[in-house]
Amino acid sequence: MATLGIHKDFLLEFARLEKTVQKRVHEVFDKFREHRHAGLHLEKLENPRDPRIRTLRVNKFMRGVVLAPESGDSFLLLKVMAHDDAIAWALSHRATVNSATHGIELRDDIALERAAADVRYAAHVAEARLFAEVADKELIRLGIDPDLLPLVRNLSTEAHLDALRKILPEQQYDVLAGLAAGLSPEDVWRESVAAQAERAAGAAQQTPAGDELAAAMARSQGRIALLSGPEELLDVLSRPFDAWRVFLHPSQRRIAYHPSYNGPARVTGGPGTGKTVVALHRALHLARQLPDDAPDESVLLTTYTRNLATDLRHGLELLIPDEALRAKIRVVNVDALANQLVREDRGAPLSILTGQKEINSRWNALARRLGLDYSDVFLDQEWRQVVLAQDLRSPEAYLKASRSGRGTALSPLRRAQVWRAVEAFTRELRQAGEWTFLQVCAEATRLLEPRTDRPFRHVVIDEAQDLHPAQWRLLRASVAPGPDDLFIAGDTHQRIYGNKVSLRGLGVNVTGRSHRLRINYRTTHEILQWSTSLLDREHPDDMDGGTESLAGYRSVLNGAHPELRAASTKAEEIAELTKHIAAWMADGVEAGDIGVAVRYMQLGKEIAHALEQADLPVRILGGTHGSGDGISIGTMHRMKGLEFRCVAVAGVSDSVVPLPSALTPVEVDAQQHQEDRLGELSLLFVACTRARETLRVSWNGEPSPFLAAWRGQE
Ligand SMILES: Nc1ncnc2c1ncn2[C@@H]1O[C@H](COP(=O)(O)OP(=O)(O)OP(=O)(O)O)[C@@H](O)[C@H]1O
Repeated sequence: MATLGIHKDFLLEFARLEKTVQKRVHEVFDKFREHRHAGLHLEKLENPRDPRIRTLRVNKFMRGVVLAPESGDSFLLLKVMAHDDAIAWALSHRATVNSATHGIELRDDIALERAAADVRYAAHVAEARLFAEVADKELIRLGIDPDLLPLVRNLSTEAHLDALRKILPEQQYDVLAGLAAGLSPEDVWRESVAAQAERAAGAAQQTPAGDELAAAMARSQGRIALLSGPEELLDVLSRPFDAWRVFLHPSQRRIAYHPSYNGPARVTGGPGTGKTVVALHRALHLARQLPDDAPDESVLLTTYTRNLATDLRHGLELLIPDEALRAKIRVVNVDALANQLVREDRGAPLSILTGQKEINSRWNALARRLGLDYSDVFLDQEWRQVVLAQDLRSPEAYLKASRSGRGTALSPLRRAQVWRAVEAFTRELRQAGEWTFLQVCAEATRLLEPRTDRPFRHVVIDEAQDLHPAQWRLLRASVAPGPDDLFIAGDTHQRIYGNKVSLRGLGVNVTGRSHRLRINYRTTHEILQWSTSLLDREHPDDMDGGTESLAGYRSVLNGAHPELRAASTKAEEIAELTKHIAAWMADGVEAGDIGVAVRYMQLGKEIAHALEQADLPVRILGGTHGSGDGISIGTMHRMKGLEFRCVAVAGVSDSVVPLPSALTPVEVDAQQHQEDRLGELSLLFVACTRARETLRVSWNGEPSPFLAAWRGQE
């Protein structure tokens, strides 16, 4: 059969078409399905830059653009656009082959010629040159076309490069953006070129001799998906918004489909860089590699909360239509896994204590009874972050334990007192037949450790930054150490549950197998830049002895700047927000595409009430209130893992964000106070980076101190 490729742009444009036009596109491209390419009526253009580019009629208003050489049997679906735009596009573009990756690139020659003149003019007044430090030889090695060198050499700022994003060949733009962000040519080679260049040789061997287009398409993974047959075309077109299923960026693909890692491997990256997407593809890769006799659920795909696990399950259903293959992967959050293991061992359900208020009040009562002058918050943190985190089981072990990360020193005498409190607390729980989830995790680990068999062959972890050491220990014990044992995706900038770990200390060594993603697919450049500026001065740990950074982190999309709105009272803020959301909807945004994030749910309920009064549909995330496709209102915590076209973050006022009750008082533990503050900042960052196109941040009275960085730039 002919080689059929589909360009990412084609799918994205198709996704935006009205349903009736989509249907018509289906009919036109059904010809491929019926192997009747001859009936496609590809029309030639007069004086095109590339004679292989043709157009075809979809309906009176729309045309498709296809790359189809005279000889060979390959077709590449490039665009589907309004009639005149399609003709103009087809006339000005040319398909070329990148000299480093050997994949196809599309060049807008006319726009590039114009841009070269503009940049030359701008260069007269600017002294600096963006790529002064990079030799021509390096640029060419990285795949920059020699005829583009004068243009590249004249660029003086990142903003100029940004302006060329849509007209430079995409692969070459990726390379230049990496260099402009400060990456070395070697880093750029490794991240953006190497995997494709290596694959080029392999792919060339699999394509029919003489069909150059087919060969180049095969080398263009991430931008062009080769369809194995007509069914795949139908499948891809049936879910056009889920481009991530077929168009992994080369930097994502090289991580997800690396044949085998010789031990734990990790992917990091800012929000929206596709870590979850990579984790899903890795789970698929691992499932495919299983031997035939591997039982179902040999691969574990896990995360921190139940809601996130539900999202992963949904993602897997989209990625792996084959039920038998999907059955090889078990998706469950860590606590639920622990609960199941312990429950099965005991033969009875466990009674689990989850409310933090209840836990604190028990610590409080206990401290009073024992006559100890420690606060409930202090005792609970000491238990979770020292005793459970290090799995300390005796007073001697606790006496010797490191308490790094805790801000108050404890003399041996005071440690003995605290241990007494911990013992009494856990004894009371035991007597009442109650557990906390962390205890369940520790118990599940204890059950697994002596076993020679392990429940899973591979474990893939998403949102890893939020896991507690007790949960890590359970995951470590769930799979035998060895190749492809653990695959870890996470971003410590988004740590919102205050759990810090050292992977190495937990026996998880990712040295040499750690990768960072830098391109954001979710959020516009403008929203990203603003949100990232909130974290400007923060360099969280990387869970492996170093610090994490957002260097080189960028978006491929552009849009409006975030809107920041002050109100004098809460009522005024809610009233303005309601009007604003109504305006979004009047502009055609669907209710299901709008999210409202708040720090505490009472405010969310008040907003829900106001929206309903204005006849706008709402749904409370995590609750039963409201209809399935209403405007989603939820806490900032609940927003993790979600994304919306439009996001409003409301109530970002000084007494609310950070939330005083979420901060350990300075006098209890100054260091913990700082950590909690950073957690609150990360929470705001997470909420803001859920927006795909539009972000609105509002407050009443004084704004949150976290907005100070932005206010300084006003
Ligand atoms: N290669 C790709 N092509 C198209 N869309 C992509 C690609 N990779 C990721 N996306 C989309 O970008 C968005 C963010 O992806 P994902 O949720 O995997 O990122 P993340 O790094 O896990 O984000 P976060 O850390 O904020 O949870 C999703 O809508 C996803 O479908």
